Amino acid sequence: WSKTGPRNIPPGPQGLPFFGNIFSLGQYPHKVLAEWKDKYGDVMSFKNGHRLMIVLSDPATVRKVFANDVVANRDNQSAIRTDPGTSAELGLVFSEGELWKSHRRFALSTLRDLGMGKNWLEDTIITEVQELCDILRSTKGKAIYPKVQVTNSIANVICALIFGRRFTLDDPKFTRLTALLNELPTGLAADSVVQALPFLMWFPNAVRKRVSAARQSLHSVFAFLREEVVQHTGTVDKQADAPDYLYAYLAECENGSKTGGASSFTEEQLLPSLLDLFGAGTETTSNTTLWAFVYMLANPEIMKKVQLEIDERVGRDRMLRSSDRNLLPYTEAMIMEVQRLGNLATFGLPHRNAEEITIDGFTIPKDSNILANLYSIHTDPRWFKEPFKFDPTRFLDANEKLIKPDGFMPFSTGKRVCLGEALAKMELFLFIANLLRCFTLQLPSGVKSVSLDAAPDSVVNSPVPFQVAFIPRV
Ligand code: HEM
Repeated sequence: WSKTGPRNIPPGPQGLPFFGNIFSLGQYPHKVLAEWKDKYGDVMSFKNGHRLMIVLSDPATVRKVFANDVVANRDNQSAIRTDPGTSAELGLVFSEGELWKSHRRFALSTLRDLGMGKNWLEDTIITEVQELCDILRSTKGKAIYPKVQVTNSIANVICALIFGRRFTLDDPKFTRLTALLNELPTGLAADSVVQALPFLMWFPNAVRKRVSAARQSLHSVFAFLREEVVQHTGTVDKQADAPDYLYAYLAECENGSKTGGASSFTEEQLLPSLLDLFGAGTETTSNTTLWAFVYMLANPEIMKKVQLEIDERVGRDRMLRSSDRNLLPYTEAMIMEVQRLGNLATFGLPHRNAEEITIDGFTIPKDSNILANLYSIHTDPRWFKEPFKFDPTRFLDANEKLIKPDGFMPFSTGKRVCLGEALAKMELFLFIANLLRCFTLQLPSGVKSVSLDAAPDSVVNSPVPFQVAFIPRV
């Protein structure tokens, strides 16, 4: 329906009966959505199999729509999450209604409690950065693809939050966990295809294979989490003096102090919540850090400016802390520019509207999937001049103060805005700025450039594998 149809739904490309537009989306759906936005406008629609998808490409509209309680539901028909003995409706990311509200409130307040006051969280992150620096130093300037090292360090921050303990970075059990987490985003991309075309699960094919592999991975992740929960609760009684997410959760199950005794705090809901903190908090932050490496390799003069700012305003001889962020606006702006062009969540997570609504005069039927076209917004010349140029100064005003343009929304917005935004920003600063304080990044000898391409078929936009040499500065 290239024009507004009889039901007054937003315009969009003509699709095939039954399949809709699924074959047009390809391996990089966000690029197709950006092209469709140019053709059909800021509020458009398409069909993913039988499902109606609404795509919003104007930041003001996204803010308005996502602020609405009615648009805070999810499409939780996951073929992957229903299999390993849990339900797609549990956890933090795909839950809805009172269950979601009470758990989101609890998670935000617990993360805040853990992060504030005692510097505990910041110290935990800095310990991880130091360990990572030691490992990178041991490469002695030999080029590597640092994916595993970075992911393990960032997953360790989540481990500390949840279980109050870290793993050594070469622990095989832990490395296996992060490898499994690494597979989930491609599994989720296949999951979305199966949700649109459920019959794909009825006979052997490539999509079913990926869904089955993701189910297996999820089984293993749950087994890991279950074991940790049992060990953690069974062997130590340190609830009072070593707070972590798990203890806070168990306390909530008993006394309901943070949520007024919401009865949804059960062990059944615990594991999917922990999975969501790992799932949403690891690959996102680690891939943003990898994008920072890529953009620094592609723009060595910007890397030098960042290093100069750090050297002049703080010095090389101590670890940077969160309180240094105010002193380093160019460094902060560089990280924001990495987030803008790295586009981790190219169209966020779909929201589902619980009732029929109207957007810009169009009728949006109940139970549509509403997407924020984040990649398109971040690369739209209306919001960002010369959008494909890597230029941190777009986030600075004439007085070198940080500005946040309307079009910048890597964590989405509204009722379901990223729950880990504050944690992610702290991690990105402490990891990226400290790594650039400690190392100059170089391409391997003989290599002239680094690819800015993203890996295909994933709900997390990650760089294609690349090689980088870490040359020590301190
Ligand atoms: C650079 C890092 C990150 C980026 C770019 C990012 C981005 C996002 C985006 C776009 C959403 C979807 C929001 C929506 O539905 O409108 C989201 C949701 C979420 N994120 Fe993040 N995220 C990051 C890091 C984290 C971290 C570190 C955590 C956890 C500790 C986390 C936990 C979550 C959770 C639990 C949700 C679901 C919230 C809900 O449905 O209510 N994220 N994130």
